[in-house]
Amino acid sequence: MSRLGVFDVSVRYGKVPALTDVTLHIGEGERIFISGPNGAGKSSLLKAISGAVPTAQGRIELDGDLLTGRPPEAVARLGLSMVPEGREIFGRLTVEENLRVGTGIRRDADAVEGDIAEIYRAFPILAERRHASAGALSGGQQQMLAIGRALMTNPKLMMVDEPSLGLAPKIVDQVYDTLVALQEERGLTLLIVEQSSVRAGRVGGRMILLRGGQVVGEGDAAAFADKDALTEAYFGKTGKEAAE
Ligand SMILES: Nc1ncnc2c1ncn2[C@@H]1O[C@H](COP(=O)(O)OP(=O)(O)OP(=O)(O)O)[C@@H](O)[C@H]1O
Repeated sequence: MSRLGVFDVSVRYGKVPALTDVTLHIGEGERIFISGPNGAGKSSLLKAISGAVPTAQGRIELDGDLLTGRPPEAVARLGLSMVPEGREIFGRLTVEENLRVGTGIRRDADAVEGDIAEIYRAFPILAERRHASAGALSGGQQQMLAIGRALMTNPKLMMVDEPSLGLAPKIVDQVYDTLVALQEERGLTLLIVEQSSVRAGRVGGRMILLRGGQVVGEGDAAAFADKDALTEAYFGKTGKEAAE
C-alpha cells in the first residue's frame, strides 16, 4: 500500500478543468517533486489532497484512509501537513507562538513541548530567535519556521509548495539541505512543488510533470533536468523534432 494514493482525480473550478484524471502514488519515505508550467494544476493537486478544494471525481488515500470529502482539519488529523506557498507565517506572533499554532488539534498535548524542543534542535536559528516576532526573520528563516511548524503535527506526509519562491539560490540550497536531512532523520515522506526541474534534479528524487492538468511525464528528477526531456513534456515534442 502506498503512503499516498491519488486515483483518477479531477478538479474543476466551475467549468474550468484544473486537473483531469490524475493518478499517482507515493511510497513511505519517498521524495516526489511535482513540476510543470504556470497553470499546470500543481497547486490544485495540493489543495485537492489537503481538502482545500473538492474533487469532481476520483479518490485520495493516506495510508489507506480516505481523504476525499473530508475538510482540511480532518485531513490534517489523519497525518497530512502542508508548508504553503508564501509560507503564511504570522508576522506579529513570535517564532514560538507560530510553532504552537495548530497544535490544538493534537490529542497528545504533553508531547508538544518535546516536539518544540526537537524543532529547536533541528533549527538552532529558530531557538535563538524564539521570542522574536516572526515578521522580523529573513525569508530563509521564515521558510525554516514554516517547515518547523508543519513538522509540529508529526505528519505522515508533508507537502511543500514552492519552497524556492522569493529566496536567493544559496538560501534555497540551505532549505533543501534541511528538508533532505529531516527526511533522512525522520523517514519523512515529502511531496514538493518545484518549478525548477534543474533544482529538483540536483536535490534528487522522483519527478511528476503536470501540464494542462494532466500527468505528462514521470521519472527520475535528474533525468528531467535534461533540457530535451523538459521541452518534450512542456510542448509535446522535443526541440529536435520541433525544428524538423
Ligand atoms: N480559484 C480558481 N478559479 C478558477 N480557476 C482557477 C482557480 N484556481 C486555479 N484555476 C485555474 O486552474 C488551472 C490550474 O491552476 P493551478 O493554480 O492549480 O496551477 P499551478 O500549476 O499551481 O500554477 P502556478 O504555478 O501559476 O501556481 C489554471 O487554468 C488556473 O487558471
